Formats: sequence, structure tokens, C-alpha cells
Amino acid sequence: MTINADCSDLQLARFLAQGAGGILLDIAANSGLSGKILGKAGDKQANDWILSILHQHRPQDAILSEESSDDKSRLGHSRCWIIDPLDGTREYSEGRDDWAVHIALSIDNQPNIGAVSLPARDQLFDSQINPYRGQVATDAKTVKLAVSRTRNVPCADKLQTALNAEMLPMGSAGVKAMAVVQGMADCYVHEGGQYEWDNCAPIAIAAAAGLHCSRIDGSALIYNQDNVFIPDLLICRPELSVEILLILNDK
Ligand SMILES: Nc1ncnc2c1ncn2[C@@H]1O[C@H](COP(=O)(O)O)[C@@H](OP(=O)(O)O)[C@H]1O
Ligand SMILES: [Mg+2]
Repeated sequence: MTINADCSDLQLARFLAQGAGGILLDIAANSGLSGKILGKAGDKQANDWILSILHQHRPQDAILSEESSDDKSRLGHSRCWIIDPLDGTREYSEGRDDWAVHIALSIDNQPNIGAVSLPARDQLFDSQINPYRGQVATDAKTVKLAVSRTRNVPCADKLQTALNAEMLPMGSAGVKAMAVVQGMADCYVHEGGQYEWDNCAPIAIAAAAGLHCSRIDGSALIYNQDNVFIPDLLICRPELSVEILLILNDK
């Protein structure tokens, strides 16, 4: 796979998400590896390839990747690529299809450009996606919540009770965020922590699609920070955001 030297940031993000997805599918199909060893091999090979392309095409830009050490030199840069070469490593290792590749470009701490591939589903999303048009995920009576399939999320339980909502457990932050973008779910809520690479590209895409994106106290999500831990997040249909924020912040 190749890409033109004069490609745009969005074209590059799409190329990286798709190419790394192909590498991950190939390793899963042909390496003979399984379980955690498969996950580690996939993470490393996808990361190495993404970094080699970024070094070639955007040598001046900073990079923050889950799979690379962080010397914090990125803090002096306006432009920082924020990468999760394999989000949903657990699900990938188990041979499931709910895992993703996240490629984001943060400019001045904002999640400006994003591409997320769901390679096992042959899907690719980016931050020039058509705007959200108020599509309804359900029969409009039952709110559907995308939640972690392996982690306890107390605030999702709170929403389920208050809204009589239906839980849709699935792996990967990217998969859950894209479920809301696609209208398969109405809301993705997480607490207990994530890192910038887990949500920067998904948030860039969800925000471009017109969805509400914030921390669960309603404050903004900010990237390329000194501390890359992000305690919680909320992505939901915009017309639900006021009600959901009130429920989440009702003490
Ligand atoms: N409490 C927590 N602390 C750190 N990372 C977390 C976390 N909860 C979820 N994540 C990360 O968020 C991603 C989605 O998790 P989940 O499917 O449980 O919602 C996973 O990324 P990785 O697969 O890249 O490690 C997972 O590690
Ligand atoms: Mg991740």
C-alpha cells in the first residue's frame, strides 16, 4: 500500500487506519498465534507500520501512541498524532470482531481529525462523515446504551435505571463510539478511566457527526495533555444530552 506524498491529513489518517487494519487481519489469519500473544504481536506490528508511515509523511509532527514510550516532547507541538494501533486488544485476541484502529490528529489540544477502522467488519469512519441528522437508533422509546462488555460502569447502571434503557455491551471504545455514530446506539458512556488514544479519534468522528461529546460532568475533552489519562466520557445524540447530563450529575 502506498499514499501520495502530498496527501491531506485526513487522507493520511484514513490510509493509516485501513492499512493497520489489514496488517492486524493478516496476523490474526496467518500467524498461527492466539490469545494474548496474538494481541501483543498485532499491537506491535500495527504500531511499527503506522509510525514508519508517519515519520515518512509528517516528520515534523509529534506522536502519542499507546504502544510507544512518551518522552513528552509532543507537549511543545501544536500538531500531535494520537494513535491506538489496536483498541479492543482483548476482543481481537479472542477472535471477535469488536476491535478498532484509532488514528487522530490533535491540533492545539482539539481532536481535529480522526479515522477509525473496524477491520473485522470492513468499516472505515472519518471526521468528514456526513453530519448527524437526528436518526433514531430505536423505536424512540427505548434508549440504547453502548457499554464495556468487560468492565463495570456504575454511571451506565444509573442511566439504565433512570431511562429504563437497554444495555448493549461491546468491546473497544472505537466500536462503541461508532455504534452511536451509526445510530445503532443512542449513547456511549464510560467511567473508570481511559487514555487519550482510546478516545481521541472516536471523539473527532462523533463530534464531526454532530453528536454531543464531553466528560460526564459536561466539560470539554482536551488532548495532547501532560497527563494523558481521561477519567470518563459521554457521547450521545444531541437531543438527549441535557437529560443525560442531569441524571449523571444528580448527586
Ligand atoms: N478503567 C480503565 N483504565 C484504563 N483503560 C481503560 C479502562 N477502561 C477501559 N479502558 C480502555 O478502553 C478501551 C475500551 O475498553 P472497553 O472495551 O472495556 O470499553 C480498551 O483499550 P485497549 O484495548 O486499547 O487497551 C481499554 O483498555
Ligand atoms: Mg485502546
